Amino acid sequence: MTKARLWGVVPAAGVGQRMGAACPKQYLPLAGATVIEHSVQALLDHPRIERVVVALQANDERAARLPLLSNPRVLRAQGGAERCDSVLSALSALQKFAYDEDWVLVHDAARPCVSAADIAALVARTLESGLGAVLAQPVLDTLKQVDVEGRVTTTVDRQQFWRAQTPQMFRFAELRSALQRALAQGQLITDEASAMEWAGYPVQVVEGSASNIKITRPGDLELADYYLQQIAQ
Ligand SMILES: Nc1ccn([C@@H]2O[C@H](COP(=O)(O)OP(=O)(O)OP(=O)(O)O)[C@@H](O)[C@H]2O)c(=O)n1
Ligand SMILES: C[C@](O)(CO)[C@H](O)COP(=O)(O)O
Repeated sequence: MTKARLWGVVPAAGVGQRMGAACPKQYLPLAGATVIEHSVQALLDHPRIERVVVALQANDERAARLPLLSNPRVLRAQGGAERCDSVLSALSALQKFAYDEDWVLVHDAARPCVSAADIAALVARTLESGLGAVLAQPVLDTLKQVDVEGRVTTTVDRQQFWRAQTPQMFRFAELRSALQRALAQGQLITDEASAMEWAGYPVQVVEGSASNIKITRPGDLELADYYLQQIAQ
């Protein structure tokens, strides 16, 4: 039997509304590059990832100006209205290369600080177990459930809660089918794991680093700059 191969997908077609910047946040400058270049490069640096498909907005002129996105190992796909639509579009572009049993790592363009060690840990655990996995962080604060009026209804057991990060790694055909079916059924899909859970697959967490933040709001960029300096040392 041939060895399953690894592929990358980077959804990068968001508008960055919460960031409120003059351009989508993935094109903001960060530590000598742009946010998206750090995120794509992190996948390209993994020795087993063959190619990375980046889902972009239609006619994205900023992407056209980034040499990294013209790297022969980078493919482009047109993104969709929601993150999950962008991921599905990238998976469709992969179809002529990937076998059903291959693995795909989906990584937000907006998470530029993921470390090589975290990606290696995710890949190792997934390949060892044969089960899909996501990087995640255990919740460290006391967790409150709050009603619509802002009143605490209860304190929940934080040990049961983890914050999902990316990359998230699943088998190519299983992920594509789970996303297609979940969307057709009108499910709310905010990450790949939610489609896989809905489809009945086991999903495991691999503890990632707190530095793997998602650039979401103003202020996150300074923090990302700090983390990238720490990682580089
Ligand atoms: N239609 C979409 C929406 C989001 N994304 C990507 O999914 C990742 C995580 O999404 P998020 O942080 O929510 O990004 P935005 O949708 O751009 O942010 P906002 O919700 O503030 O507009 C980002 O890399 C973003 O570019 C995408 O590819 N296609
Ligand atoms: C995929 C994700 O990064 C996991 O935390 C997240 O779901 C991205 O999107 P969101 O729109 O900020 O929920």
